[in-house]
Amino acid sequence: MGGSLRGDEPESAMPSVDAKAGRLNQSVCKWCYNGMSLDELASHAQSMGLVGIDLLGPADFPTLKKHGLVCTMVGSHSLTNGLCDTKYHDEALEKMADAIAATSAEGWRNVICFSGNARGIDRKVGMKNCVDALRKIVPVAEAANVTLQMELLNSKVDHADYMCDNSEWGVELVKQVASDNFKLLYDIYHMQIMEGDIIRTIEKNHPYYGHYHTAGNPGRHELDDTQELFYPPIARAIADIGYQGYFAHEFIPAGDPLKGLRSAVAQCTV
Ligand SMILES: O=C(O)C(=O)CO
Repeated sequence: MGGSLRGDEPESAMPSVDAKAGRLNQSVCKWCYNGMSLDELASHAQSMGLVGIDLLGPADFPTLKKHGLVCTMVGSHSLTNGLCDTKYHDEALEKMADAIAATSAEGWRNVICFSGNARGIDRKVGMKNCVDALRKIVPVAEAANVTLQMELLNSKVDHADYMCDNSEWGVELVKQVASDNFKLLYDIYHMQIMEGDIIRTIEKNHPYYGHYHTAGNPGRHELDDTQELFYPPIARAIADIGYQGYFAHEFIPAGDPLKGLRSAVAQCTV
């Protein structure tokens, strides 16, 4: 690990980083860099050794390819209007099918999906509704060699009423769907808020987790020493498992965005 934990040195003092020197395929989420064009972020990502950028759509693919990057997680349907509520199935399934087709056409791997908000729906009923929807779309994903990944999000701070807010519920859903093409996106920040015990949980549940997101907690900012998560051993535990998927940074920079990203990449180059 060559990175500063504070990420607040002058640019000239920052060590150069090359994520490709480590075992994790690192990526970054575009929405955290709204002040920067995709072209600019892609250029920096490429120079830091990242393999791609998360949460984009087909209109962004040419820019990624220009920089030799992939879309490590393709967007699909609404986060709040999701699969736990049958009212949103038609719309979500159509968007997921479109995203699977676009992802597969590039030979890429991942499409995101969400449980959505409960709106009074019981967790058991919500699980059955998710299973019913996923059983319709998973064969499409299997044929396309794409994995659907349902994100685990916190319902305490950022996404009140979101149903897939803990590993136990999410893992049970993956077991019921029973396809290698449906997994969970384990967001380390969100799950630190909901359940903590990050490394042990990853070691226990890793076959069910197909993608990871990072951020500091509390605050969802840089992976620095103002927050409580220590990322080098978390990254090492994921790499030690032999994880071959993507590991995407998803923190909202409070300071210089590129310094924060460079520091995060360095800490997770393990
Ligand atoms: O919207 C969020 O909070 C997310 O983590 C999306 O990946």
